[in-house]
Amino acid sequence: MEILINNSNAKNHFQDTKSSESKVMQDNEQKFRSLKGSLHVPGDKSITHRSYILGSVVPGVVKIKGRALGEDCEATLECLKAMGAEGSSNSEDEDYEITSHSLYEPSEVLDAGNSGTTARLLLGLISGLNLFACITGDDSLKKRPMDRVISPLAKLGKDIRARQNNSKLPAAIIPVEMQNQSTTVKSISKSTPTIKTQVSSAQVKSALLLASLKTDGINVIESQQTRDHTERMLSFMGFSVLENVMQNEHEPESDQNVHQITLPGGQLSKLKPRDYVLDIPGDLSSAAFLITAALLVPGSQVKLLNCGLNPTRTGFVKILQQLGARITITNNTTLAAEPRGDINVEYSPCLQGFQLGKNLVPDTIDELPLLAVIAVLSHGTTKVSGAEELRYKESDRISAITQELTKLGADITETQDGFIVNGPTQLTGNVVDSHGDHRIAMALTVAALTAQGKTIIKNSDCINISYPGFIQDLTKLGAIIEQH
Ligand SMILES: O=C(O)C1=C[C@@H](OP(=O)(O)O)[C@@H](O)[C@H](O)C1
Ligand SMILES: C=C(OP(=O)(O)O)C(=O)O
Repeated sequence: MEILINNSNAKNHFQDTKSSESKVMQDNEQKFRSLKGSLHVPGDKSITHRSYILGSVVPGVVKIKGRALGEDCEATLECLKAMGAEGSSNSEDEDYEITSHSLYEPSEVLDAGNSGTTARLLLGLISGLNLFACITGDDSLKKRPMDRVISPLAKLGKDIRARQNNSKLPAAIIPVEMQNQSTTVKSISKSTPTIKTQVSSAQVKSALLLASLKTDGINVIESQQTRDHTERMLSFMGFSVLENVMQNEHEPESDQNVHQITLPGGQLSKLKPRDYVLDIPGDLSSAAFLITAALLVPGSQVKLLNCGLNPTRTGFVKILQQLGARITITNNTTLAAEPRGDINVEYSPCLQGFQLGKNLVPDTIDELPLLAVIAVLSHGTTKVSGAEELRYKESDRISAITQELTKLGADITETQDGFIVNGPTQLTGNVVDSHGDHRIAMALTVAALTAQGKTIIKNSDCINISYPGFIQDLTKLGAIIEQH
């Protein structure tokens, strides 16, 4: 599919004037179509994955309300169904009820599709259940690193064999009774094991927690806190999960603390059957595309209802608020252990460039391509560093966003661990490509809404991975977008 956005009549965002600033917004002269209105974005993808996974193992009935319907979460559900999970949806499809909870060895290879979260969390869960299974994925997922979960799981005694020296899918999970005594898997002692993660990744942390649900529990230590949806859902479902912030013993001088999560062992078998209602908030990472569009397209005013505001996910909003973006939050509340609220956004001209380093990367990881778009239209220099993780996503996102924004006229340079942008630049329409990556396709669509002339975004079916209604939602807010 191709997306076409035509702003042929729109005037330059940044007219040269003789004022001291030399480039000043001329709001009333623009003919870009402003975005107006309010809507619900789709349910949170990370929380939906976890609701299917934990819903498939805890006793009782798990009612999931407002789930994400994108292809990534469907991949998780299909894998779990292949292992015996049973459920049904309501007529709108957004609610789902899981009723069966004894997973068994799947008779087919499990296909995680394009979804890193599916593959990594299921490697953890299935090895913890001590079942044999093989997991594969699409061409993009088969290139992404799996050793980040396979190696720490091996320290817990889990035997997973994978292509390219145990680093790439397909992978096979070998239950204990099939393990050859000569393998390098450690036999671990009966006390609660402690694992320090080598990459700041919620997927790695979650794989370890899921692998430990039935066994002796675990202490996971991360040097930077990552999104904590698994911990919150476990607590909500009645597990005891302890969190502790500690000084980094290897760097006592550093003011960066480490984060420890303790899941005491043997809890799953003690849970009493119960009815759970998991009310899933809107996905802030999906909302971020609409937030960015409203900030950058002159005259826009948009309200996004019931968005997730988990503090481990709100880095994007906080940074923009600090830069003076007109974003306010109303109707704050917490349901099913996840904070949420309405996000009100107004067109915000004259944003300033910014510096973003490693400490802010976990909180903003999926929004960094969008921050590149914002930086292009902001005044001054922006530098994003410490973000090499972006190279291991559905595409190499540092390289993809740099290449494609350059085609639209941006002054953006790729660095080894991020990018440098000099702004502001009035973008000009061109033919760009998503690199098969949903977040790049959507970030380019938002950039195209601000570009003079005609932009075509090729290869954009991938939007269905996380936000199938994205173009429809932009259209509801007033954008004119063609799809071919
Ligand atoms: O745990 C999750 O649901 C996710 C964690 C992040 O990945 P990493 O764990 O690789 O940082 C994020 O980029 C991904 O979109 C979803
Ligand atoms: C990186 C992402 O997801 P995953 O790792 O689950 O493929 C994403 O949605 O941006």
